[in-house]
Amino acid sequence: MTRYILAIDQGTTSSRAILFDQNYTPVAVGQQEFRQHFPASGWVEHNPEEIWETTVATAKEALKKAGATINYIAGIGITNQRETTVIWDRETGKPIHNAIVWQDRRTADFCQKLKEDGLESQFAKRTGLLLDPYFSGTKIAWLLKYVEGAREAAEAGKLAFGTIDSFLLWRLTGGKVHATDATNASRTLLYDIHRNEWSDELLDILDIPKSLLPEVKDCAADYGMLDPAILGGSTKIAAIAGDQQAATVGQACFQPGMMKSTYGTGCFALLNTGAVPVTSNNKLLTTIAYQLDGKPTYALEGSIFVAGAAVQWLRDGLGIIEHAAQSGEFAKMADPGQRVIMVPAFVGIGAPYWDANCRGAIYGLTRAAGPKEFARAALDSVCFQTRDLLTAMRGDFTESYETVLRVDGGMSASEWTMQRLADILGAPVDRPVSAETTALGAAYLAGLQTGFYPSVDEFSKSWRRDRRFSPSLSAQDRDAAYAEWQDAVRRTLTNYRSD
Ligand SMILES: Nc1ncnc2c1ncn2[C@@H]1O[C@H](COP(=O)(O)OP(=O)(O)O)[C@@H](O)[C@H]1O
Ligand SMILES: O=P(O)(O)OC[C@H](O)CO
Repeated sequence: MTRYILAIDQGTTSSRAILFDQNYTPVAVGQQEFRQHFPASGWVEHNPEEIWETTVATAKEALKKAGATINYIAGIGITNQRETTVIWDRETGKPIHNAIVWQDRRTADFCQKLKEDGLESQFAKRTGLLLDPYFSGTKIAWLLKYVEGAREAAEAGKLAFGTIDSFLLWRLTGGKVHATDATNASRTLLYDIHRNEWSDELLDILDIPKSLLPEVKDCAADYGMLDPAILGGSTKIAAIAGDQQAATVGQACFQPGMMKSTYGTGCFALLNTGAVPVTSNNKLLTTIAYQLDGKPTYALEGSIFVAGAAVQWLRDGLGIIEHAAQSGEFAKMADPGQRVIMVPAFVGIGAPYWDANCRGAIYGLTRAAGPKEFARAALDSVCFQTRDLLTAMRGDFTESYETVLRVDGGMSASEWTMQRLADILGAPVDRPVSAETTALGAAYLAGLQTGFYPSVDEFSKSWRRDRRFSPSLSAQDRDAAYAEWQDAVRRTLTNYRSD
């Protein structure tokens, strides 16, 4: 019988399910978007029931498209939007509130207060993260404070917390397994990435009962069996990884110095730094890239909140393009004499600046600036932000390595943007043949666990380049363009400086 791995890729804007065959080829895809809720300025929520329903529906869709049943599935790998926080009732399985999404800024003041209390270094030392509303910890504290009865129920051990992977796992196993993997745990602001355990000290500071937390496992591990009531049969749930970490695996970045950057709604660049965590002096995150056989491999991560979202804004907010791909066509035709710079800090600005209250700005407007120059400025901003990250990475990780960026995500389809990226970085940009790197990473981990796929080394050899974009801009032009961006960011941060 043909056998597959089922990868569940639960993202920020859609749920996807993909069946991979023995050759790592995606043979069937199910995909459904779900609603984004914006109940107040800077707040972003998802309905966990919709996340669940779209996950199940897309798994059924993918099976149907492949003409398969669950009996064809050797194992399931889960990958997910990270940090997004759900708390549910252990008895009923019902969430006590909508999921608070990673982009949500409602805990900005709380984070500021913790910083003023001098606690940031304590969090950074243990978790490798910074005090920013992006991470789960302060979102959990918010739910316990503001959802009626939540604190008492949590103290009584009646509630469970999870990032989306844990919530899905709980549902997929019929409420039997409450677990997560080390990569998702490393995004909560509660997990000690050096000792590989939840930090009692940080739980105390945020006043979060430990009984809420899931068990932390390797990325490839025994996560229990699928409840037969869901897809009409059972199989092993064999892997979990946060989506950016799964993409790191899918891009086969297994050696220190290897780096990938995923361009979806936001952009997340991860540099493998090996078995020893590297502390950033440049406001990057130290995070777990993957954990196999109890051994974590660490990464430096740069997180940019707005990448493809800037293109969405051109399309849905300004209405100056009809579809995402048009942004590249416009950028190509933009007047080189116009120097429009966009700082797309729509939801604050992430690495390496980290200002939750900053908002976006556009500079250099003349009467001749129009849709084409706006499109170029939006795409340019993604390239400049990536250069910010790589500059910070070079400062933090000084071991010698060749800077080659492996790219993926929806925006990596844009030839103009990828060429511009290579030009602005002054380094090659490699786009793989496989466009499904995140799901592939989750599938590979599940296949590794179940024996469906071979070793890491064999998998690495299967990575294939679709195209290399080589830098073609002179160093002088590259640096001049980047200096304009740096100046624009400086002005924007000054305008909105919150402290
Ligand atoms: N050809 C393109 N040029 C520029 N941006 C693109 C292109 N195709 C898709 N995008 C952008 O990529 C994003 C979708 O990528 P995807 O990886 O599916 O994101 P996510 O997983 O965050 O939902 C959208 O924000 C879209 O605007
Ligand atoms: O769902 P994506 O692809 O936008 O990724 C979101 C990240 O995991 C947030 O940290």
